[in-house]
Amino acid sequence: MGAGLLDGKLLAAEVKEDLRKRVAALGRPPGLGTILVGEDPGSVLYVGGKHRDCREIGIESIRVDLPADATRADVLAAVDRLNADPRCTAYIVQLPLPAGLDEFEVINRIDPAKDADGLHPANLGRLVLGADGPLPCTPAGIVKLLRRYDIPLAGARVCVIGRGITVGRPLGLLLTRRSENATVTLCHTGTRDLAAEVCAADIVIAAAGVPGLVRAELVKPGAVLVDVGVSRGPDGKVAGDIHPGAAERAAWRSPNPGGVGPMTRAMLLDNVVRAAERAAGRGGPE
Ligand SMILES: Nc1nc(=O)c2c([nH]1)NC[C@@H]1CN(c3ccc(C(=O)N[C@@H](CCC(=O)O)C(=O)O)cc3)C=[N+]21
Repeated sequence: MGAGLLDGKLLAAEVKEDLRKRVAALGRPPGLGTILVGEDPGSVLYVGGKHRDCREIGIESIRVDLPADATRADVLAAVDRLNADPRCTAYIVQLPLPAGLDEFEVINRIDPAKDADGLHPANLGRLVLGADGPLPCTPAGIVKLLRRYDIPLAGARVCVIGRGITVGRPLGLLLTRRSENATVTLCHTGTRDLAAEVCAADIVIAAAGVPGLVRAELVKPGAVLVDVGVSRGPDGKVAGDIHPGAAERAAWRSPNPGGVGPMTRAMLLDNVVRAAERAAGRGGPE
């Protein structure tokens, strides 16, 4: 018996179809900006994918590529330009930035109303407070995926592995909202007994960036597995954080690729369309 698939690729296509209609209803097309510093092959690939997504749903895109040796002033100037550019509804600064650049300083400079990643401190503060605002894309995509497959969250024990600002930390905040009502254990490199935490979990969400970290024998039979890992093996293929053998014990699992990645991209588009709707004085759904 294998696990059912949490098909992120399929759900992302559904989300994009809905967004395409909302974009058409706006009259003026929204614009997504990206700032990429350097030539990390993974980042170049992801940014390219985001621009392709935009074309598919009628969003314009503004691409700013800076060399790996761009200075602090160069990057801040690019941020200031997109803040001021009326064609740019919302944008992202692709992370990680090259060593030596202060990510917090750069993110802090983004106009919070144009923050497509939901990572500006004002928007993370809104998330903590439970106020409306853009949500970090990967956590929002994971919750949407779990909801689409009716995975029970209320009262569930969720083990989140990783405390990064893009995934683990905000995911804990989302899943513990009253509307989700999960009980979250946020695990990290200082966790004394990760195996015990995984064993006890109804849902395991692995975002540590350590290939095969969640071993098959740790998984509770019938658990739900969500793999956020985007490491690459020597063959260039995605190597997830969850060992492939764990699929046998699970009730549901997200494929990787084809799970969390496409949902992350779909929720980025959702943040852009919502920002455009807000700017047009129209609230989005929910
Ligand atoms: N400011 C910022 N925002 C981000 O959202 C952000 C970032 N920086 N830095 C890097 C990570 C990584 N990330 C991915 C998005 C989509 C896929 C994706 O769509 N992957 C496909 C293809 C995988 C493949 O085969 O290469 C899949 O999972 O099916 C993967 C990874 C967004 N990130």
